[in-house]
Amino acid sequence: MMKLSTGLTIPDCFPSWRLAEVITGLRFRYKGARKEFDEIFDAIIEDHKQGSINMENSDRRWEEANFLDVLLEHQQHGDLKPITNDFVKAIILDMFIGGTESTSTLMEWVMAELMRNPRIMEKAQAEVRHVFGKKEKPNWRDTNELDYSKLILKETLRLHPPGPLLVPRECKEKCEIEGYEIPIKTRIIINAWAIGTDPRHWDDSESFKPERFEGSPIDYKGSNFEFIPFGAGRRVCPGITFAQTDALLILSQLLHYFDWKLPNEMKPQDMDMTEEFGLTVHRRSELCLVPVPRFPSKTV
Ligand code: HEM
Repeated sequence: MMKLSTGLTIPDCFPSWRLAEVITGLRFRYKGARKEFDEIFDAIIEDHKQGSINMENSDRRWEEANFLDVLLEHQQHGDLKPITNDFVKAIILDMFIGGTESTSTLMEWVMAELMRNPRIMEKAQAEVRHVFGKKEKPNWRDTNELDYSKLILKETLRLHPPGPLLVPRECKEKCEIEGYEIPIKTRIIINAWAIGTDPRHWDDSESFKPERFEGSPIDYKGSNFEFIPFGAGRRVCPGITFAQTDALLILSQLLHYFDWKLPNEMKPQDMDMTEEFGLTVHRRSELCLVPVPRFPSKTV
């Protein structure tokens, strides 16, 4: 599915030529992927229904419920419009597509930048280890205190937004921007990466400096247009809060449980930071690091 949704296809170039999807085999592949997803999701939904939870009456508390439990609860007892199984499946697929590769791509860039910048790595380790102390199992609530790590995430999202071109828009009415006339129905692509590294807005814009966000009101929630790694407007990423907590939890656990080394005596400045375009803009070469556990293995 990820592969099918990336890149430019022949039907993208000739949208009015309806046969293109059939001749290129794309429609057949879409249908195959849909069938496979349907089977997987139907089984998962059925499984959840079997161990059925009625949130009102069961002992299980809302806190323990997962996302699918909540959707099914709405399906069965909600007072909103009826939610069909197709609707539930579409939302879950959306969450998977939107929320998996984006976060894993971000985490690879975060770790790569930390390895390239040992001073910043040391500062991040010190913060995480101070906040988590000797805890065996840090949880997401602790991540709120990780102020410096939050700056690291911001700076990584500025230099390496996983979805640098956001989701394309279509112009609803004719307008003019800086002397250029934009006709109705034009497809608009916004380059969030170019905006986030524009020297008119950012000093030393190509350097990795988390401190630039210290005390700054600039955030990625979609109202500071010089920094829009999650987009902006009505189609802004709905997973921002989840992504931030998730990324902080992953980063803090990586730094709490392990020290990290580059393999084969590689020097930080020799790391390959080339990007490759796909569904997200990820590293061309896989990030290969050596973890050194800090605790006896049973606590990790
Ligand atoms: C580092 C993590 C993430 C990044 C960088 C990211 C980035 C983005 C961007 C740039 C968009 C398009 C926004 C626009 O065009 O204005 C988007 C849309 C979306 N994201 Fe995220 N995202 C992340 C994590 C997540 C997570 C964790 C979820 C869900 C659990 C999620 C769900 C979605 C969905 C459903 C959309 C489509 C929204 C729509 O079209 O209305 N994302 N995301």
